[in-house]
Amino acid sequence: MEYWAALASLMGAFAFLQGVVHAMFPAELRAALARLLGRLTRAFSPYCYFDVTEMEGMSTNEIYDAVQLYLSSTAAPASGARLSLSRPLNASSFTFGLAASDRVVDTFAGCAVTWEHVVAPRQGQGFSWRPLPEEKRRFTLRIRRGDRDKLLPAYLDHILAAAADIKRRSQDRMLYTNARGGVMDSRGLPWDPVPFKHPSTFDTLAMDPARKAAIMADLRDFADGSAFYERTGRAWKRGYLLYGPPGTGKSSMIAAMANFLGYDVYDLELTEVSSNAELRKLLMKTTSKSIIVIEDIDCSVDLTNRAAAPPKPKPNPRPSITVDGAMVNQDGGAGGAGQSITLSGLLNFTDGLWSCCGAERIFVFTTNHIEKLDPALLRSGRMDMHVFMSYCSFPALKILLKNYLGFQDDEELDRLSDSDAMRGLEEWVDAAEITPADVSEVLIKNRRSGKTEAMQGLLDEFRARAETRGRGFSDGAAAAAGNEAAGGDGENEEEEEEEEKRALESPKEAGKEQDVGGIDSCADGQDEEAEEGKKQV
Ligand SMILES: Nc1ncnc2c1ncn2[C@@H]1O[C@H](COP(=O)(O)OP(=O)(O)OP(=O)(O)O)[C@@H](O)[C@H]1O
Ligand SMILES: [Mg+2]
Repeated sequence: MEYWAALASLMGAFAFLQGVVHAMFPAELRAALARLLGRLTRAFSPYCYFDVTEMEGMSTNEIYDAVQLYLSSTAAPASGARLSLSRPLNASSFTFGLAASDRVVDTFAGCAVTWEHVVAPRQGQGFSWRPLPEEKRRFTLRIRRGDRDKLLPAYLDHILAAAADIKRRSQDRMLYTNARGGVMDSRGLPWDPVPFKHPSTFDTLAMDPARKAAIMADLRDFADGSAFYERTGRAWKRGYLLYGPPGTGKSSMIAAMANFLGYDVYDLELTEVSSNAELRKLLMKTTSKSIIVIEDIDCSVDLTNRAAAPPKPKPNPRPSITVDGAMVNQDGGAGGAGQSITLSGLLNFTDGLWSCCGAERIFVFTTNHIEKLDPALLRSGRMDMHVFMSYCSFPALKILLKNYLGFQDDEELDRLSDSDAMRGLEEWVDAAEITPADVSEVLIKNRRSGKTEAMQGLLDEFRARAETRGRGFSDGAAAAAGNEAAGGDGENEEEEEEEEKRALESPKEAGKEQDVGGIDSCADGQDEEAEEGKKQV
């Protein structure tokens, strides 16, 4: 009883004292005292703290979003930390975030830092045009005082770069086209964007595994080569020329490159570009980390010397490129300045000062007829890597079989290597000279009939094609023999001529030669340059 009486009188005394303090010290003074106390505590604390609030005035704070993204994938949550799940707009994958009041520990440059996610109810909404969130959210960064100079601002730069990278990878690629013929949209952009959802990857791309690995390594070196390009004073860009017969996977390769690097794709339609100046404008409006593609470059522009061989008039004039750089229209007449693109305009596009107005860009040209391209386009340093996309080889065929017939893994496929169908495919695939696109078609047609039957169907197709080619060959030989019987002489000469002709006509033969030397087949010591680049990276 006495105890309770003593406690009651103590509380009464405390309330009295509080009343005296309140009466003696006005509210402002009390707040100032509290601030001073806080400052004193902080002055003696071994840590310093930084708040990253969700809202900066009325607008959202970009750093808050970046920190959230960064922490969700990079830093290790402390044991028991709760993660929130979200899917950003346009994204195809989920990201994890730190839930309220949880902490994560991160290390940077050898220093440990702690992030805490603080969520508190908002006091009063007040007036605003835009409703504010009901909760105030912020991340608080705690670092040791001694580490401050080491961490700031490098750590924040690191977070922003990492977050941008995560965002790019989690969002779908964009494909931009210049189909509006130079007309700008309301924001002054000449490119039309659409989500790029091409499913092709290097896993699904059918080509020789060693060449594929070399291209992937080259791309990786390029993407990680920021320091290398800076050190060597080279513009951070790379050119690839993909060439080969139709249906061998050139466009699929571009999609695989974009998916591999997480880059956007700019599909440049040269026939829609009317002048060099417009070409330059298009280039200036591309972003970093992108692949700029000109497909079928031999078809979309005319690379012959117009002055030497004027073309026949065409109903729809298209831009032409002259070797000497003169402005000449497709219809043969000399155009005024700004009327057409020139070869030098295109070369400047990939190679000149303007090409360096952004970083980390890849140029890809494709063609079915490399022999039609002007040597100036192929010379050393312009297109760093020439990649020949050939007819289907046996290793490439195995990738297609895996893709289309649902083999679980390489082992399952290898177990069939002694089967008649597989041995037949290996024996006939080269002779059939079939493109991966045609193989895919046959496999799609037969995919319901079971693996062995589908392979047998493919083998029948290979044999039929090889026989047709063989018949064509023997018909040619018979015709040659007929000519000879009709009074010709020099049988060996004619046979040799036939041989040469076949070798020229068959890209496969050419491909075999390229394969021996690998994917780099550039003239003028380009191999050495590319090799050199790779070695230094
Ligand atoms: N190397 C390959 N690996 C996997 N699939 C391929 C390959 N080549 C072709 N295909 C299949 O064939 C189709 C056509 O291929 P793609 O468009 O990539 O050929 P291309 O070489 O660009 O042809 P073109 O020269 O006519 O533009 C693709 O949709 C793909 O399914
Ligand atoms: Mg294509």
